[in-house]
Amino acid sequence: HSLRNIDELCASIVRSHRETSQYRVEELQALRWKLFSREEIQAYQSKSVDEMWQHCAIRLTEAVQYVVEFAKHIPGFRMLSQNDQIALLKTGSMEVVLVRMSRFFNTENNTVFFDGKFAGTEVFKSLACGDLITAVFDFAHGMCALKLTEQQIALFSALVLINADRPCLEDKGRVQRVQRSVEFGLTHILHRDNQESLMHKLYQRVAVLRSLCSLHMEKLRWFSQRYPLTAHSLFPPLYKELFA
Ligand SMILES: CCS(=O)(=O)c1ccc(CC(=O)Nc2nc(-c3ccccc3)c(C(=O)c3ccccc3CC(C)C)s2)cc1
Repeated sequence: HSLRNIDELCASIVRSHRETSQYRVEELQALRWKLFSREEIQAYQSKSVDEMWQHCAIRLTEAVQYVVEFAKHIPGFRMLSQNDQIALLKTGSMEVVLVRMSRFFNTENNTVFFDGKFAGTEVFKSLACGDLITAVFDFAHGMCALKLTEQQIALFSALVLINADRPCLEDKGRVQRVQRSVEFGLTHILHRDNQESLMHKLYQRVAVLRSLCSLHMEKLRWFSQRYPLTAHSLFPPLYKELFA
């Protein structure tokens, strides 16, 4: 890679992250202290399990759609076969959503952006999966502690997505080449920011992401068994395609 290449690669990934980020950091900074009232929290907590799951699945699917757009603009992603693109999105899109969401986590009052305001864990009580919720909040805390810049988040998100170790890839070699160029881009950005020490911390975050996403799948399996009608006919098709 000549430096020019790497700078172009980083610039296009950062641009794509910015254009597909759904909400801007400055936009949500202004909302950080917009919390749900007691009545609004009561309303969420009085939703049935399947109602709240459906509500969240719709929100999550919306966030995933922006990640699909992000992926399409990562140099090299579109050269992969359709099946490999789907395989990478199937396992990586939730991970990127979690990385993105952790930008809008308020560590001072332990709230996450949800439905236009900032919500504490109590808002998600009726999902009946407290361990998943706690794990998502803990992950977001861990990500905030790293104080990543938007550029670092953009390259890290691309690296989370382009992973040659994902199961059932047709052309692992090709994915490896794209993955290596993105790795090179992230190393370049961290070197430029004089923060090489972040690299191994980011790989530790990837391991937490893996376990978090398998917990999400486990809860979804539990939910689909208990509420087959909601899961099969009321969840967004993309959510079922990617996670079920
Ligand atoms: C991702 C792009 S973004 O611009 O950063 C953005 C864009 C849009 C938003 C608003 C938003 O949709 N927030 C959601 N919050 C949570 C949530 C929920 C429980 C704890 C913590 C956050 C959503 C979920 O549905 C979720 C997320 C992770 C794991 C599990 C679930 C619930 C399961 C049952 C589907 S959706 C936030 C941030």
